[in-house]
This record gives sequence, structure tokens and C-alpha cells, in this order.
Amino acid sequence: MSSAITCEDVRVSYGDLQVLRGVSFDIPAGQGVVLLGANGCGKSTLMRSLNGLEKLQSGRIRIHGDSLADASRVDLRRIRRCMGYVFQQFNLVPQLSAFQNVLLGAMGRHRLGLLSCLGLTASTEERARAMACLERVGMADRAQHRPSQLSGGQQQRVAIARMLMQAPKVVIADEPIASLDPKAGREVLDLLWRIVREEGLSMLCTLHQLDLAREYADRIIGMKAGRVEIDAAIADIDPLHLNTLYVGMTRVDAQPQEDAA
Ligand SMILES: Nc1ncnc2c1ncn2[C@@H]1O[C@H](COP(=O)(O)OP(=O)(O)OP(=O)(O)O)[C@@H](O)[C@H]1O
Repeated sequence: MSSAITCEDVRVSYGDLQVLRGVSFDIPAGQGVVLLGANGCGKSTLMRSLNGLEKLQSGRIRIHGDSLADASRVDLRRIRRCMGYVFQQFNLVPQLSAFQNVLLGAMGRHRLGLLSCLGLTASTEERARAMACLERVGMADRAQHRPSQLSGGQQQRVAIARMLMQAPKVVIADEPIASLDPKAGREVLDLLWRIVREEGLSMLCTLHQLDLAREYADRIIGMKAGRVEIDAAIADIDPLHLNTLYVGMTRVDAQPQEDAA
């Protein structure tokens, strides 16, 4: 099976602080992986690195075989177009309707201009596709609502529809349910994983809930203080082992005496 995301000994530093300390893993196409780890262990830095937003001190990241470091600006745009994002804070444009926000998902892929995304010049086909994406996440009846008129769970559904509109191959979901209550969070997670499975996408998704990670993921990667501590298929995971990710030296900026306490 081909690789969707490959990290080879990735190191990233901010000044003297080494945040990613030799991170390596390979996610095959079609696999859904949950990334676990305590606050400050480097998860967000890794997620940003996968988008080419961090300069690697050393190592290499490949997305479907393409190395981010070697990519020209045109190549980087092409690689990014095949990556869909779902964020904790939804990142919808507040002035636009749900429908217009979903049209935004097609902007990079089809070189649509802003007017198209506002729905003013979008083709009938694009408009129909955006509505189909909203239907897929159960939000067609709220197409004309602005984000402020929607609950957090509904906003995240719209964000998932926007990701779907982009037609990505790889999904990066950074704490997609951290802003939601448990019921809405579970509904969003059900939807996100269902869509990822139905579309045959690959996903790396950070979560803080160990029970949900074990329920949804094919595989868990656990980080501790900038390193991969656990990397195992869900069937091979010892739940007690996961707890060790949250004990002792977990942060990359921890002082030894803090962790001894
Ligand atoms: N832009 C930056 N400049 C300097 N230091 C940074 C920067 N971003 C992150 N750090 C440092 O790297 C550490 C790891 O941050 P990161 O956000 O990657 O952790 P995380 O595992 O995602 O944490 P959380 O779960 O709280 O989001 C932080 O504690 C901080 O000290």
C-alpha cells in the first residue's frame, strides 16, 4: 500500500528549544491515525510541519511521496491542495454563509476567485457540489446561516463540508472536538470518521480523549516530549500503556525538577 504521510527523523527547534526530536512514522493511504500526547509535547508543531509551515532542522516529510522540503512553490500548492484541515476553532469566515464557506473549499482546487466563493459567479455544478457537501453533513437546511447563527457542532459540520468540497486525499484534524461538549463532540467525530472511511481518505487526528482514540482509530501514535513514544495498531494497544504518555517528562519545555514533582 502506498504511503500517505511519511516523517523521517523530523527535528524542529524554536531557538534553543528542540520541540520535535527525531519523529518518524509512516501512515499508509487509507489509514486513520489518532495522535495522542500531553499539552506541550509537540503535537501542534508536528501538525504545522506537515503543512510545510515549519522549517525542519533536519529530516524529511513526504505527502504521497512528495517531499515538502524539495517542493517548488507550485508543487507545494499542489501538495497542500490534496490536504484537508479540520481545526479546533472551525476557522469559518464569519461574514459568509455556511454555503459560501463550503464554496471556499473549492477555491484552491479549481482556482475559483473570491466572487465565485461568494456564490456570485460559481458554476451551477460547483453550487450543486457545495450543497451536496452540506447535505452530506446534515446542514443543507442551514446553508444560508452565518457561523454565529450555528452551534459549535454545526459549525464544525460546515467545516467538514468545506474539507469535503476540497476533495482532499489526506485529512489533518487538529483537536476537532476540543471546543465541543461531549455529545456534540461524539456526533462530529462519528461524522468525520464516517466521511474519511467512505471516501477512503487517510487521516491524522489529534485528540485528548483516550477512550475515543481507541474507539475510532486504526492506529495510535503517542508523543512524549517531542518523540514518538507509542506507535501501534489499535488491537495491540495496552490501555494502561497510553497513560504513560501523560506521566513524567511530557513537555518539551519541562525542567527536570518540575516533572519530578
Ligand atoms: N512558535 C513558537 N515559538 C517558540 N516556542 C514554541 C512555538 N510553538 C511552540 N513552542 C514551544 O513548543 C512547545 C510545544 O508546543 P506545541 O504547541 O507543539 O505542543 P502541543 O503538544 O500541541 O500542546 P497542546 O496540546 O497544548 O496544544 C510549547 O510548549 C512551546 O514551549
